[in-house]
Amino acid sequence: DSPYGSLWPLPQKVKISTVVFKLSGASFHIFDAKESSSGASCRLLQNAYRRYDEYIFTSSRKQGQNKSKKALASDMSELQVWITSADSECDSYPSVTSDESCEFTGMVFVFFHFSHLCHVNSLLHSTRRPHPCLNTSRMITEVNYLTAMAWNKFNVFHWHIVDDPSFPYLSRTFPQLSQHGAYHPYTHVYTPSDVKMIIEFARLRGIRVVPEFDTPGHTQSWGKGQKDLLTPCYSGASPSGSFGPVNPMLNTTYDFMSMFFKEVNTVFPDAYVHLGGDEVDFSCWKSNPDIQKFMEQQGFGMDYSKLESFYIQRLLDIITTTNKGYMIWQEVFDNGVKLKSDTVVHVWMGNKVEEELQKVTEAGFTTILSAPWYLDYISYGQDWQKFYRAEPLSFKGTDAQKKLVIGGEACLWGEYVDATNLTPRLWPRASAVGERLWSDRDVRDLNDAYSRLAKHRCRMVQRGIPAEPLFTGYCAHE
Ligand SMILES: CC(=O)N[C@H]1NC[C@H](CO)[C@H](O)[C@@H]1O
Repeated sequence: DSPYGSLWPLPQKVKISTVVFKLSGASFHIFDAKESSSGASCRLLQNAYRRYDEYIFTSSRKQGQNKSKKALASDMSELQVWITSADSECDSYPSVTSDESCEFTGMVFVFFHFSHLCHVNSLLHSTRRPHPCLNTSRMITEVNYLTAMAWNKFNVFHWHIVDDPSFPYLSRTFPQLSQHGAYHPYTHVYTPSDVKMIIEFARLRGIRVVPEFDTPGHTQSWGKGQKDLLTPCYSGASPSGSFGPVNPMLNTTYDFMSMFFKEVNTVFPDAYVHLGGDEVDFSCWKSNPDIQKFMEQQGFGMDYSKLESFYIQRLLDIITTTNKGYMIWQEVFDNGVKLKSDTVVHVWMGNKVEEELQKVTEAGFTTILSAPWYLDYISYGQDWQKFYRAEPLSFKGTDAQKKLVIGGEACLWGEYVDATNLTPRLWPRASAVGERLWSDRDVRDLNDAYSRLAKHRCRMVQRGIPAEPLFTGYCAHE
């Protein structure tokens, strides 16, 4: 058993005391300390108090206890929240510079007979910035993953919202994209109000929503609703009827992208947008006679990565006019595209990861690491330990280079995932990534982690998130 009980992720500093108070739902409540810089008008905080009151007392209230019983003198009756940071972000959005550190002295333990004991501990949490990516083009799903993300201290939802199989994003400017590109034009789309709801649901939990509209590859579904956007592939001298990446030689392509990303800029408040740029297959471009002529005119010879860079470069120029920062998958950097200095390079490929981190940070770019944390790759056994053991900063580099790795991201791609298996496939495996990225680098004892994670997983199950088991055993609340 771990001395830290079910704490997950492990805070930077923990002191468990033997002093224990009893909580009773009858009298206990969470409220703002009078010195706090945020109070009753801060919806974000009041919303959190209500949520945590539910988490703490729901299980016992279901047993019909608490509210009726009168409070005893020994009960702890209040938890005061004292916000010290001047910018409480009550009505704004979390950002890459948000201060997420916190220090508190209270941990509620729910015992099986549903009384509540509160250990007076001091915990100091500060983040090493985890954030998970989810790909919804291949699946449509509800938002309880955002709830579970907050419990695991994930602070960014990277929403890979469209891809080859479907275009569920309902664009006001180009409604035909989902009309023709979604699996179904009204049961399998994210309407503007769905998107707004997801962004607000995430904001209230301190989670940023970074959308990804991946081009020029992974765009088959775009072509269903937008004529001439994709490159027609040829077999011999005539079009084959199939299409490839976005057509980089037409001005209409950039007119479209400019209008589309202007809309994206207004719909998604985050300072960053992810532009993709991964896995561009050149074969279609090579087969098209107009593209071949264009390559000659541009002096690209037979190097199609130059054509990809030409496209990405013009796309980045478009995004720069929307004053958003951008993230791109590592191939864009590997292909030598000229990037703005604040570009975030997203390292995902499984080979030579440390070499890639070394190169990207040496070039001075901030970096997000996903390569060790592709949760869509499943295997028999406790693979959470593999995710837990990965250390993002073990590559060769100066301290300045290490600081450029601003975070990591667990990815769950949707080829074999939909609403039926998203949650158990995501949790608690992603929780292992959460602790790796949140806790100190030397928090690595697998036995201690197992003991805490098994309990943390049961807490998620008890709160209604069907997180899969780590190994044999059962949850105390069952
Ligand atoms: C950046 C990236 O990961 N691109 C592709 N790579 C393989 C993934 C499945 O593991 C997905 O197919 C994804 O679209």
